[in-house]
Amino acid sequence: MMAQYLEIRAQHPEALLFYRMGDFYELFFEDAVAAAAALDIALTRRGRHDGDDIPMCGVPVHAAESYLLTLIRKGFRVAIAEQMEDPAEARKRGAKSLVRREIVRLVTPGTLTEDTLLEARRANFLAAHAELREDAALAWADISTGEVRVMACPSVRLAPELARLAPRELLVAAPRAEALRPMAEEAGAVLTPLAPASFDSTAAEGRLRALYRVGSLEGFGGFSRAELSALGALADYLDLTQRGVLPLLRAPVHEDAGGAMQIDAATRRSLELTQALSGGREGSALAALDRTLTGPGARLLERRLSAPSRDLDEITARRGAVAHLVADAGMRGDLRAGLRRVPDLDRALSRLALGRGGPRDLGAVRDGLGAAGRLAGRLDDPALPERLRTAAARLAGHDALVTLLEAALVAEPPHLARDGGFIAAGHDPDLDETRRLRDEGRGVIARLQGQYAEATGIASLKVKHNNVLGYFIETTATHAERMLAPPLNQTFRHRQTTANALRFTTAELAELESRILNAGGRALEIERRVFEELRGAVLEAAGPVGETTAAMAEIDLAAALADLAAEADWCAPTVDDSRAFEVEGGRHPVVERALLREGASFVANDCALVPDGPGAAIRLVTGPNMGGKSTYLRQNALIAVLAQMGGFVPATRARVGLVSALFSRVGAADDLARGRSTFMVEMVETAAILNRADDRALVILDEIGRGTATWDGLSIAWATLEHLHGTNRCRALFATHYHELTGLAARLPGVSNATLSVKEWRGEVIFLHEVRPGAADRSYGVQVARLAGLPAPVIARARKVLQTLERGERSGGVRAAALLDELPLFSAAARDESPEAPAPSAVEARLADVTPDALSPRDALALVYELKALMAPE
Ligand SMILES: Nc1ncnc2c1ncn2[C@@H]1O[C@H](COP(=O)(O)OP(=O)(O)OP(=O)(O)O)[C@@H](O)[C@H]1O
Repeated sequence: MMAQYLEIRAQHPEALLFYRMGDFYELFFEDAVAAAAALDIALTRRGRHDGDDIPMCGVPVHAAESYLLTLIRKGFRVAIAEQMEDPAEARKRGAKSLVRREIVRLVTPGTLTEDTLLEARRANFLAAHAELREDAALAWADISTGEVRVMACPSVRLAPELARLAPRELLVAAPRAEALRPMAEEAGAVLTPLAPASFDSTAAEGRLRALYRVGSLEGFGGFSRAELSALGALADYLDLTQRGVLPLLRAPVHEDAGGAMQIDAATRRSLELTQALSGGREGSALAALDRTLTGPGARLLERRLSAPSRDLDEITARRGAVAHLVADAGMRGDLRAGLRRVPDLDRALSRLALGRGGPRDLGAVRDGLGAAGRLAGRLDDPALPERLRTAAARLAGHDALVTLLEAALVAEPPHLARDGGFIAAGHDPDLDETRRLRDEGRGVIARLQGQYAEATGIASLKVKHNNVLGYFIETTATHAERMLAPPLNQTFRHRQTTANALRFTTAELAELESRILNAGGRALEIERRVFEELRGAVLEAAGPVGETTAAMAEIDLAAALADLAAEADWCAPTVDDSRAFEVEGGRHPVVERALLREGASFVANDCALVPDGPGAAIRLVTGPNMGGKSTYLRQNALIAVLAQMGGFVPATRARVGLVSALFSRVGAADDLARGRSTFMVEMVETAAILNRADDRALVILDEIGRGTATWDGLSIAWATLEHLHGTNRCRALFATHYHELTGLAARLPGVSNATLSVKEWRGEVIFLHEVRPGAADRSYGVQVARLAGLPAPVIARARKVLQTLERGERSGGVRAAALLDELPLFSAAARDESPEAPAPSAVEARLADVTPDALSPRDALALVYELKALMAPE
């Protein structure tokens, strides 16, 4: 067995091997050690190899999925070797013969199909990047839904595309693996190096023809060599991991790199588009937006939010559908009611195609298509906007399949076909009869006995059973003559005579007997056959079923966006070809939601970036810390994203001139893993913006230059602003605490100042969160620090330092040395531990030491002089 194990093990050295032994998958050697640690299961030993004990661990087959999930999440790949024959079969070859085993599947992060292993609301992409001499391409597929896409993608575009798609696994040619590994990891993908042959573009054509079972690829439109190479690598890897059982993939769709708003990884992160900075979905714009009711709808939302469109017609069509459903609350409610609990058809279909599906997946197809038919009925309205009309047309047309599945399946089919019991009574007469035999074997025999008694006229005739004869018919010896003579002896064949009875059999009884004996097994067999027939019928319709799912996702998304827009009072933006960006009453959906939960309300703000001719339009935002600058910047970026995604926006009015690329840089975190300091990260990201933003870009810069010395920071911010204005000529929001920059508004025509207003009241700052024209002259940092609970002595001291610095600045510069001389380091007060207690003044401190009863009149007078001296200004 070990020899067989090692031979199979050698086929995939990079994966753990699950080696099937009866009801367990066993792991040996290093696999066992690694898996036992990762799964927290017992590590034992079994037998010896080369004189050493063999480490071993195992997982039960019925619970294998949850163990697989843990291993895949931890970055392992798993090869599954199954027993390919019955152990009895193997024994026929000799007592010591081994059961034949083969790897049936390689489970990797990018090739999952089981619901337990997948996230329902996220796509699970497998991507491949091909680099040829002169061009490069990226292809990606979700085998759990059949989606396949491809685009030209030079290496410099790879990082942002990976950030957009967040694939689970990235295939690259082995020689490029190490160079691309950091990029893959940054995007959260497992990197899988393949032999360069997998990327061979000539071989790719053959692989794709096999994958799509077509004679020529012409029907898919033309592909560049790099695109073919990337698609071919996907096909090759699928063939390898799925062991020749090819998934049901839709025709590859060409994605136009210029079709979507470009958003790089840093921008995605800082806007928390699909993931919050904390890492999860919670707190992201996606989570705040997502009201979809189905898995495909949720995945479509993520895709659209990750890649807002640049195509005006497309944007208008999508928004038309949303607007219709905002206006027609009745239809929206009905559609959403119809979509609730609609199963994930895409994934069910994919499992069925890969031979991993069960009766529940057939049930999902039945229920999903049934729901689609009902939705089509609700959408039967000539006044629908184009997008909804097209979707509605794709919902219907599955009546025959639905009727077939409805008749064939029980109401709640089980997960696995293995135990049967999922085909409804009345669908297959053969099955009904077999089940009847299985369940009522005795009853069928009794009925037959009645028939024979009548036919022979022998009321005492019995059908009996023993182990030697099996079932037989018995009459008393008195009827021997009649039974053994024609015509009865033609039906009843004599088997045995005992002292006072005769025993017979009939062809019918013999058949009945074997049917009863095998009924259980046969019922299962028929169910499996019917399962295969139904599966075949479903797969036959896979194309139109896929279109129906896509249409339902479109409707789900439109209704979900409409629901949010209606409830949160969002407006339909105007998106046009201009370079304007104008928002009235804009809000930040995530911050607003968070405030709402605390019972606070959000202050809506306007934003107008309207370039004069080909120039720039930049708004320089100053204001106090905690005033709402970052919120304001990001809400406007999100409004641009939402508008071009084709939805409504959180504002009372909005006009967005098409944004080609969105750049956002907000407070970076250290990237120690890559050896970059906070400041370095900030500068790398700023460089990317200054080098790439064109006149259709929207740029958000928050507190650039703050990670270094004041003058360096100010100088960098200054030069950056000038560059954006003069060279990039883009629309930008630029938040800063360097109030010196506000002077630029007077000098640069495209720059205007805005500030977040505050009120000061009895030494307290009150944030109004209102954006107004003008510049701030203070940041109120010290006040905010006090709110944050910095110890009172520190605050008091900071106030003093600030005053001195400001005084020095007004009188022509301040020298740190002078400051150090001028201001004695506070001592007693600094040791005060209580953060709330105000520092006692010198007079108070002195008085605290005084015991009045112990003072002579003369001491008292001296004390008055002393206190007076303490009060004198320093
Ligand atoms: N428009 C608004 N209406 C109500 N509350 C707001 C608004 N904008 C911001 N806030 C509140 O103020 C907090 C601080 O906002 P934000 O982080 O945008 O300030 P900031 O000016 O960027 O601060 P800093 O300069 O310290 O980075 C938010 O967490 C939110 O609770």
